[in-house]
Amino acid sequence: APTTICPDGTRVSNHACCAFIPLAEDLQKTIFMNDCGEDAHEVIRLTFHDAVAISRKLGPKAGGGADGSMLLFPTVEPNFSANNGIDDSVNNLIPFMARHPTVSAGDLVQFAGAVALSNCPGAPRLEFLAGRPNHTIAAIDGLIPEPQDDVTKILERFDDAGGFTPFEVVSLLASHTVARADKVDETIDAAPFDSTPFTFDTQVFLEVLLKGVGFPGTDNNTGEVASPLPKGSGNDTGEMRLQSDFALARDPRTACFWQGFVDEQEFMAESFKAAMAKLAILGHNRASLTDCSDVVPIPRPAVKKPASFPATTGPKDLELTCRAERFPTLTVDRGAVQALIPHCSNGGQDCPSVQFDGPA
Ligand code: HEM
Ligand SMILES: [Ca+2]
Ligand SMILES: [Mn+2]
Repeated sequence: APTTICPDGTRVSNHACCAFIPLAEDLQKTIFMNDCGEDAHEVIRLTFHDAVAISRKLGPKAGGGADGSMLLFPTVEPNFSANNGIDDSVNNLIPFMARHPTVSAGDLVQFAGAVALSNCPGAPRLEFLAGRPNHTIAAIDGLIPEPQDDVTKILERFDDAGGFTPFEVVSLLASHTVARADKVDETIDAAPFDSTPFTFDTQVFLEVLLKGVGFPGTDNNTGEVASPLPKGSGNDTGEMRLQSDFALARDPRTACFWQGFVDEQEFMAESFKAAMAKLAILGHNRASLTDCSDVVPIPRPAVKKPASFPATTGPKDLELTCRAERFPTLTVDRGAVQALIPHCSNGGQDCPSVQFDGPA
């Protein structure tokens, strides 16, 4: 295939892709530190909250989808309640607009998400198309799914945003394998949704299917239900479960898709990649964008550890509603008590250099 050579010597398919090479370097050096840590997680969440704010029913006045409006209108959208906590990632990315002025805000958000994800072992290498214009408006409030929404409302919202199928919705929730909540329970920071929040593995699909036994932090916050691993210790807050994840894992429209990702690392990663390709260009025409996937960093390899029941849990705790498929046979981690969930991506509990709340 014909290639062009960027100023740094890298060969790319299109000259328009060259600007993303120094951008990737700057993002890694300034924000992510080549790590699948807190700041990477928050930018992955931002790709979703920027993109999904668009409506086929309401038309262009509702918002432009994956257009960087979150960065272009930083005093509007980040203040919507469903965007609580998104300001960390918005504040982290805003300086990049001035430092990389040829890159649009919409491209910046989606590219930063692809770079962030590449730091997470097991993640797919996302497609990246460049060329989203900066000409856009702030999105209206009410378009971001919330954890207290029921499955019908969530599926309708995703359909209205971009014609996502229930399978694609479940695929996108693979993101919650590298996710921790700061705002659902204001008394705890960085409460993980699975026991491996720094690894893009299938544990989240398994752990959300286990019987809930208690809450980390305070009980029954809006959008929260009991989790199977609620006990905290020191910086480990204990696992948190979103009501929306709980419901999607058990609803007849989505349960078999949810269960089908358990211990299916490659299938999960490929399905997430396909759904992200659709999410990342909401509001744009594929044909009017330039394929710059070759500037997305190659992700860290998967850890190749099969999904397993966390210590103190086991097959008896599964709450399966999908009758059409057999559940895989998995091992149970040894231990009489709940294991610590790492607070830091190096597997430890103490990482003082990492920032967990407040603006950058
Ligand atoms: C039904 C749809 C969804 C709902 C209701 C939902 C809800 C939430 C909530 C409540 C949080 C915790 C925020 C906080 O308290 O700090 C969260 C975190 C997160 N979400 Fe989602 N989410 C959904 C879909 C998605 C999608 C499609 C993506 C990405 C493709 C995504 C990526 C993330 C990430 C990476 C985090 C962790 C952020 C961090 O660790 O700071 N979510 N989500
Ligand atoms: Ca995980
Ligand atoms: Mn966070």
